[in-house]
Amino acid sequence: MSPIMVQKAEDHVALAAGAKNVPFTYTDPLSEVPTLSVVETSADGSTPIIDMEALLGPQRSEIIQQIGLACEKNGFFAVKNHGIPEMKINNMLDTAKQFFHLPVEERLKFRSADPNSVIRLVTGFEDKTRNIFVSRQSLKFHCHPVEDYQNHWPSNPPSFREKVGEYCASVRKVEVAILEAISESLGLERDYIDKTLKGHYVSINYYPACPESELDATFGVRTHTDPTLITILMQDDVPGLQVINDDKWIDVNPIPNAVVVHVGDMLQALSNCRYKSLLHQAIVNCEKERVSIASYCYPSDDAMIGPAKKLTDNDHPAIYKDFTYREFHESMWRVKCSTAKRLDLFKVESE
Ligand SMILES: O=C(O)CCC(=O)C(=O)O
Ligand SMILES: [Fe+2]
Repeated sequence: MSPIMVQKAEDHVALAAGAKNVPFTYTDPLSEVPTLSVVETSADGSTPIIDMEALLGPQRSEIIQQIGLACEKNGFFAVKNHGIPEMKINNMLDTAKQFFHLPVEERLKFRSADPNSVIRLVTGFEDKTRNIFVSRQSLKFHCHPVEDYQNHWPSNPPSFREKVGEYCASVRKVEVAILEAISESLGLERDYIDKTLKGHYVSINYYPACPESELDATFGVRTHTDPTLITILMQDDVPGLQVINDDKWIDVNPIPNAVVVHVGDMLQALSNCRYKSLLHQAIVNCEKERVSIASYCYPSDDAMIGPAKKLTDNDHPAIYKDFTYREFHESMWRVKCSTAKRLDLFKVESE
């Protein structure tokens, strides 16, 4: 083992020993997780790129069509000219790294096994069913409106609250604009999805370089879909994100200053499966640490998430019944499934 690996392994043990409770982990049946092995690098043109600036101009309807097509065919797209200043992005990524470079005791202050806690640190762990080590460490917290949550955030590094707050407020504007465009792409009123929206939850993901273990393989994050309406992912310049498109894994390499938007489970239900929740994972890099910032847009507890009535008719019967986000969220922890299969509980035929 190289010194880096020993250091990371100790780090992991220290984090685990400091835990008050056993961390929550998913235990999907193996059969639910695709085992495709071919990975293609996203060739030029295979990541749809949306120019958000053009959404505000005379080309709006054309861009909305492009967004609709990307959601339907790919389940993800990159967004450039989103309006988040480059400096705020760099500050966010730097602050994230500074936090994860702090001594382990400092980070452990945020450890919590309660998924409803306003902030919690989640650490790497062994997935015994697959004999793999999942190396992602993440700091997850609520952040909308920023002022309501900022006091719960780390005060170390000292710039954390300010820099992270600035990024979160900027990304919120992008979320709203994208959700409006997605609503329109489905032929719904502009604020149809937006008005179901509640919070905004951020996961700062940190992947140490080459955190090998004795197990069969090390993953950054295992294959999953996000239980969100959409997720907006900002990556640093180290590749790691992979998505399934056309039954193949493809690498979605970082595009400088662009964010990646994923379709989540709630949008799959609301669109009556026209847009499918994106299966994705992150791999680890042997030379470099990696940071990504995931902004999860999720509905308020009482929001109804059945298929929009306008999208169903005799030819397109509703696949899901109406359910609230609260019902989905409660079932999500019970079924312990990390893919959109967890929506099956809400299918019309299961009534
Ligand atoms: O780091 C990545 O590229 C993916 C992270 C992710 O999937 C998530 O936070 O839900
Ligand atoms: Fe994800």
